[in-house]
Amino acid sequence: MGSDKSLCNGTLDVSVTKKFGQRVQKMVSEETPVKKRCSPRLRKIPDGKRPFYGPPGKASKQHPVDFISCDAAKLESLIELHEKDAVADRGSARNIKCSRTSCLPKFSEDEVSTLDASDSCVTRKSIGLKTSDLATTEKKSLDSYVAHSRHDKARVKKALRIYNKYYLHFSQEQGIFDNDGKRLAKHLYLKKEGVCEKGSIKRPDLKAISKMLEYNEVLYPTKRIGHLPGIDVGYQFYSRAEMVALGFHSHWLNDIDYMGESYVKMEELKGYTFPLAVALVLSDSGQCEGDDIVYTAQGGNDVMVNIHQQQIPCADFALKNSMEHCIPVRVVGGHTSEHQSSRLYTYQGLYKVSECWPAEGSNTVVYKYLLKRLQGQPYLTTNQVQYSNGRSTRVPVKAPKLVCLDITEGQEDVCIPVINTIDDTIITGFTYTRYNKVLSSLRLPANAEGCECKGNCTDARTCACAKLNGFDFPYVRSSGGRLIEAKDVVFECGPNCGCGPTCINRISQRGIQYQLEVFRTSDRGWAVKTKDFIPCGAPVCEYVGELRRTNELDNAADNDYIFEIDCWQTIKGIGGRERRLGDVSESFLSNQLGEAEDEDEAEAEFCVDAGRVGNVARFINHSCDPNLFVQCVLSSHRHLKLARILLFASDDIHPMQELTYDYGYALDSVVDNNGTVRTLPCHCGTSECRNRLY
Ligand SMILES: C[S@@+](CC[C@H](N)C(=O)[O-])C[C@H]1O[C@@H](n2cnc3c(N)ncnc32)[C@H](O)[C@@H]1O
Repeated sequence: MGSDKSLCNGTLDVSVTKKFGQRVQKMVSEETPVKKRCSPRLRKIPDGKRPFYGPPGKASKQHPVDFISCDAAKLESLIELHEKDAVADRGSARNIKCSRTSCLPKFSEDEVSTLDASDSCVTRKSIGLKTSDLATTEKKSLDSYVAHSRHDKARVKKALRIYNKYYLHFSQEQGIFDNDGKRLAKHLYLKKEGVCEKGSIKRPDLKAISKMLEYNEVLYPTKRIGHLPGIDVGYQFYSRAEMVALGFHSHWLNDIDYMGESYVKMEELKGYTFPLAVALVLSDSGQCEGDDIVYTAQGGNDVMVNIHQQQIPCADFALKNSMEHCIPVRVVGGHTSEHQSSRLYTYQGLYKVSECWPAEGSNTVVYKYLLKRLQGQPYLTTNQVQYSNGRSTRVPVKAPKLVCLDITEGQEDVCIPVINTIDDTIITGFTYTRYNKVLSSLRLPANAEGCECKGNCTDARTCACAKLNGFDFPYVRSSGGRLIEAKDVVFECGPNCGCGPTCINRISQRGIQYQLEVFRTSDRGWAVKTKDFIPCGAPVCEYVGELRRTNELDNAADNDYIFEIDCWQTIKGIGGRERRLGDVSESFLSNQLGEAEDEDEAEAEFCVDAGRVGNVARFINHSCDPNLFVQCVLSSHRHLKLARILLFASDDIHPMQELTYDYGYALDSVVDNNGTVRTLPCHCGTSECRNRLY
């Protein structure tokens, strides 16, 4: 049962006292001033000389915020920026015109003007298309390609985080069952009424995108021609819904995305014939032949237009118009990843529609299109991987050397090899452990009482552990279990609970589930990457080592592997990490524990020291733009200061990407034994880099 094993050894006879409860009660109920936090590295330094451990002006009190209202507020500025961009972009689209009408073999201008103005498919007679040629069109499109800024990429990431959060919330809503296995409507009993609307249960991905549309959170809500800022050629989407969430392709089912009726009125698009195709998803990338694609229009349920007595799907006609106007179309190829069973979608770049002809042997009018890739775009590799941390430039200087086949020595369910392509260094002076080692000098609290559920915990109304999480299960079953959102602390089921090991509320106790690899870097020592796709919210690993009192550490200043258990400090707003949203600990603390007691007693601090003994987490480096986040978890006892430290994926993590988390140092917070401030340059290589770890 995960690290509960280590927590259950002979030293676990300290009970969760009322005193502790009182102490914790006080922590959250009082408006406490920001306190100076004492890092183990600072203990020998006289009080006055110690730098403040934590960001300046760190808020001492934040309230849990409803996930929707919070994100809507955050997004306001984002959308505003986006709107400015949209205007600028539409301005440049005005120039994307050409006079190449001869490439439209099947429809004359007269025929085009006889189109039905049905539904979303209105045609305007082509006028004044004489300015630029195809070369100019290509140049304009490619100019926008190089314009991706770090700000654009951050906005893409943010929008996807919002999508993922909605997705996980709606997955949770969908997955709630009563004891008889009957699905329950969450809104009937959960306090988050208003978040989960009533009505029939739909797919969580579709609910997530409709929520984003409703709250104006789609990154590019106005359709655009050409590349979209922040989405490079080679970008990988993990679902069609993600494309909709970004506004990259605004239909989750149809192949072709086009500008319809509403765009006719746009002054900037004057002179174009509508509908105009802007993006195309190829369900099977087998349709590609080198840089050319032969695409057969699908028709399907699309709106039909009447051209010369023939019913043509509107989307199909949109492609023809794009061909006529030489409008570049974004093409996304769907394929099955070798790393996961579900489908992946890779942005292949901008294409021009260069020819079309009727498909032979078909009774209905079905057209084929030849799409040619515009020159000057990056080439895709076979297994396109986004190196969002900009690490692709770090070329190995030596042939890969397998330092060790499995650093876990069989202790984990997966092998973790160690590879060195940089130098001859090997890993020494370290013993692998799957569970925390508790020193004999440390007495851990007794195991908490636990819930009385049987088999799997399913009903959040009756499960005692769910009650601690605010009458909710923090995880959803999707993709093997994912945390819905970061919390101050997650309360899991433990040794005294009636449920079994497959219970949804024991996700962090299942050990490492993904294929990881330790590898050597040229500037940050060892590092860890994933060979699997890791979905946002999935548990990656626990930070494991020797559980110690921080004031008993020797040579803390020279030990790079100390992880202070700062759950309590974070809740109190004393330096440390960012305060979490969706905080459930207040209900836990006020309902479960008694009155506050002397705070001084609560000052004892603990850490996980992975210097000599630890697991793979000790090799994970810091990044200022990380893909993992730290989550405190209580599974056996309920002592905040001895919470387990788990690392979860904060985004969808692509295979072969390095895993990183934010170490959370405040600048100038680390000093040597003489009190001199120590600095360490950061080599995370991200666009967000703050240049120093500490
Ligand atoms: C917990 S260890 C991480 C694993 C370590 N790289 C190793 O070789 O074992 C932390 C140490 O790694 C190095 N490190 C981690 N992230 C870094 C970064 N972004 N820039 C520079 N050094 C980093 C620093 O020396 C830091 O003290």
